[in-house]
Amino acid sequence: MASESTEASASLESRITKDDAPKDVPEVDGAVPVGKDPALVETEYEVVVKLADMQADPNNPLFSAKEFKDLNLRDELLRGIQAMNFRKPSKVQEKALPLLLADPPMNMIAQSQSGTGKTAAFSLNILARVDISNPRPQALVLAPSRELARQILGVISTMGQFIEGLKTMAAIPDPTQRNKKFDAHILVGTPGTVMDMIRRRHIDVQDMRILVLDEADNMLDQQGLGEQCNRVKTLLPKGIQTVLFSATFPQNVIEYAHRFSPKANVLTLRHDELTIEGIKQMYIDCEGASDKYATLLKFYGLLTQASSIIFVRSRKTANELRDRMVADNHTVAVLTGELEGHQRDEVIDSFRNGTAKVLIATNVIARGIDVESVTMVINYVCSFSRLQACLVLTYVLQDVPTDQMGRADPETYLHRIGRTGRFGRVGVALTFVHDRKSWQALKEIAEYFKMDLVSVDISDWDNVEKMVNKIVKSSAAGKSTKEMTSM
Ligand SMILES: Nc1ncnc2c1ncn2[C@@H]1O[C@H](COP(=O)(O)OP(=O)(O)OP(=O)(O)O)[C@@H](O)[C@H]1O
Repeated sequence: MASESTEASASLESRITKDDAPKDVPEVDGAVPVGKDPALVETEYEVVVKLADMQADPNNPLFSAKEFKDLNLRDELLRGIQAMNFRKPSKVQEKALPLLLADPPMNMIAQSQSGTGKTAAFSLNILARVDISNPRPQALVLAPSRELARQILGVISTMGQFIEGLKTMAAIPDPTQRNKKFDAHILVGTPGTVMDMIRRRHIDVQDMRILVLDEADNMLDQQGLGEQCNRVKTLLPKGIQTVLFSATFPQNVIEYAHRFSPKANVLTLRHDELTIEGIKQMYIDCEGASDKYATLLKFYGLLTQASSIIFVRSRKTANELRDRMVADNHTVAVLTGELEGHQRDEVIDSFRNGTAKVLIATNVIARGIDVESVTMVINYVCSFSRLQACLVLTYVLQDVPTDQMGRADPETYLHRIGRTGRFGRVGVALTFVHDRKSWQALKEIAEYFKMDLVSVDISDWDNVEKMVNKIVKSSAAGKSTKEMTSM
């Protein structure tokens, strides 16, 4: 990830291989053994740590934290971690936390696969540093969508639930609260609203000490968002700790990331280490429009057994697909940027609590959204009006994601499929291809990540059902073992 020309990459580099993680990643068609915490199911991969400080000693025990208690965290925070059933740090937490928590604070640019606990890593750093006796905002997290901002706020509030007097607030578009003052220690928001609130002096920034960009590559890469993030940063005190996290940092963003977060410690992964082994990636070769839609409908029964997302390219497509599925007597929810904020909140909340089982969504929630029950991602391309969708059943279905120029978009693919297979759980990503172009795009994505794609033979539907049922069972077993650990 790091550019060789950057200050950080010129610094000490050490390769750390995790050799103590269990190697027995369950086959996707096998249940997670009872009594085994899915949180321990980790694939083997290398995290490259590049330290900005040449003097830092990678042999120092604090360089890597095997236990949360090694981090000298306040007691209330350890209780919060325990209440969340986090037994030990994930690999990114193990590597990032000692560096994040070091004094004086240092910047960080960190990459880790989807669903590996990046949110908890930056949240812990914030909660460890916040001074409760000072009522002014001290930490700001920016996220690309209101859904993700609300989710992060939930993680921070839960983790900090035992810290007496802690106040957290969301700074997301809300027309009913335009004159609200943001009197909280920690703020989580979207860049436009935060910028507006700082300018209108509703957010007091003078004691702000930490700025986090989640999904940082996305935030810095998109013209509007990137400018807003930059402006927000210029409105904050100089020299604050700047932390950038994402599963992806394409080369074109990395230099900008280093300018945004200078002298950062850097955690990176190679392309071929980015996909999660627990997510079985498959594709369906469809013959034409009616075949695709019929196949999608066939999956509907399976999708409703848990929770599923169908990712589509545009709002128009989302609405068309919903209308068509509703006309065929199927219940689906839709989440796109055209909804009002409160409507978006209602839809995502009903998906989270399981009331809505099948969600059709645009890329607005392709990143970061963490819903435990998502087991399968389906990338679905339908040529009726070029319908492109991605279903999730505790699944994700999607089209083959392409950028605005029609080129394969590996980052979006990775983030979409990452809505399933969270934290060592198993999941399936199913992509529908329908023509040469979509096939070519999927092939390019597979080559980029050096991954194998498996074809699903839907002529043998019994087999498909059997496979999916096994996945659902595995996921359910994972969930119950996690619950068992809290008893
Ligand atoms: N140490 C831990 N032990 C057990 N579960 C954990 C731990 N850390 C995080 N989790 C859980 O793992 C799931 C995924 O975490 P999180 O959402 O932080 O992933 P992420 O890396 O930010 O993913 P994405 O790249 O999709 O944004 C969450 O449900 C979270 O509660």
